[in-house]
Amino acid sequence: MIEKTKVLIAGLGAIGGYFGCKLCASNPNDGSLSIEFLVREKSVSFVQEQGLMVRDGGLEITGKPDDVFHDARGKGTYDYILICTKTPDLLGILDCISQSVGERTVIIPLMNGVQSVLQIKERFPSALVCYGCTNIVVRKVGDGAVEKFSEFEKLHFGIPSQMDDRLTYFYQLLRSAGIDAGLTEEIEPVIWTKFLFISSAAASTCYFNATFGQIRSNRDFFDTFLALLDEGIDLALKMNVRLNLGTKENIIGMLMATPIDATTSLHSDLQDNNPRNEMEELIGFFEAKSKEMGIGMPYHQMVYESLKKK
Ligand SMILES: NC(=O)C1=CN([C@@H]2O[C@H](COP(=O)(O)OP(=O)(O)OC[C@H]3O[C@@H](n4cnc5c(N)ncnc54)[C@H](OP(=O)(O)O)[C@@H]3O)[C@@H](O)[C@H]2O)C=CC1
Ligand SMILES: CC(C)(CO)C(=O)C(=O)O
Repeated sequence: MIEKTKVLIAGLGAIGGYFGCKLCASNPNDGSLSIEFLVREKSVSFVQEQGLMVRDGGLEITGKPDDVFHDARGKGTYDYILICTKTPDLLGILDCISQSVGERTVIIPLMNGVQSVLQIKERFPSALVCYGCTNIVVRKVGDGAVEKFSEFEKLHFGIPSQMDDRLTYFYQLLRSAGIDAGLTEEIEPVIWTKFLFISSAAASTCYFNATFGQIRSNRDFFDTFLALLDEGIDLALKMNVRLNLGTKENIIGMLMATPIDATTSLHSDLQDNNPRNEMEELIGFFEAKSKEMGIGMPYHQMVYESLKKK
């Protein structure tokens, strides 16, 4: 009998829908792999009937999940769980997967930010908890339907100074699904590079109510992005975070590669008055750390105070 690998995608929005659909689309359906989704109750029957869809330029990818549910009780434990919610929903989703985590479960959060891993480890001390992040621009356009706007796409994961057969197996699974995955023990600089990029981008797009293209082309906006980035890098170094040489140039390159008319999800959420947004994780983090460590971060303070008033 073939041993089945069970993967749970927890949260079916843009990120869960994109990577989940690609995994489903490449499932050999020979009983060796099951890709399942924990979703909001209102989405269950639609996704069960219609499946998943990703639109990428002129290309359309479709996928059929092996199971879709909103209550994971009775579903057993999983080999891999990808956490694909926004950060304010992390604790809620950890409650939902409390019976899905077994002795050999690998958990990979794909959220922006740097604090989720500690919270997951605290909750599930026996699980193998990775750091994870993605570089991509995708948005949910319907239940189980996602549109990709960036030309780039990268899913990074790993555990500092640790390798494990379970991780290399999952890496191969992702690659065979056509996902540009990166598995590394040098994950800390990768996670922080994405965090420093997205926090500076989120702060400047929200503060100026601007798209990526406007941040790049307006001198004042771009200088503010750079000032936020300098403050972030300075804080990271004072926190003894390991950053690679050339991190600043790499992050400026990331900004230059973003689609001209797109913006950050924090900016979209604030425009939509969505209270489940990631302002605390992406901007409040710096405000809190600057106070805790007694470091002046005037640009972060200016943005945080201004956004708090809105
Ligand atoms: N979109 C992007 O391009 C990128 C996003 N990221 C990061 O990835 C993370 C996910 O973002 P994204 O996919 O855009 O967010 P979305 O809001 O599109 O997706 C999150 C999904 O999780 C669902 N969810 C939350 N809690 C639960 C729960 N308890 N049970 C079931 N479903 C739940 C939400 O439902 P509901 O809407 O009903 O609350 C929503 O459908 C964020 O941290 C984001 O910053 C990183 C890189 C790029
Ligand atoms: C990369 C980017 C900007 C994609 O939407 C992102 O991570 C976010 O908006 O949170």
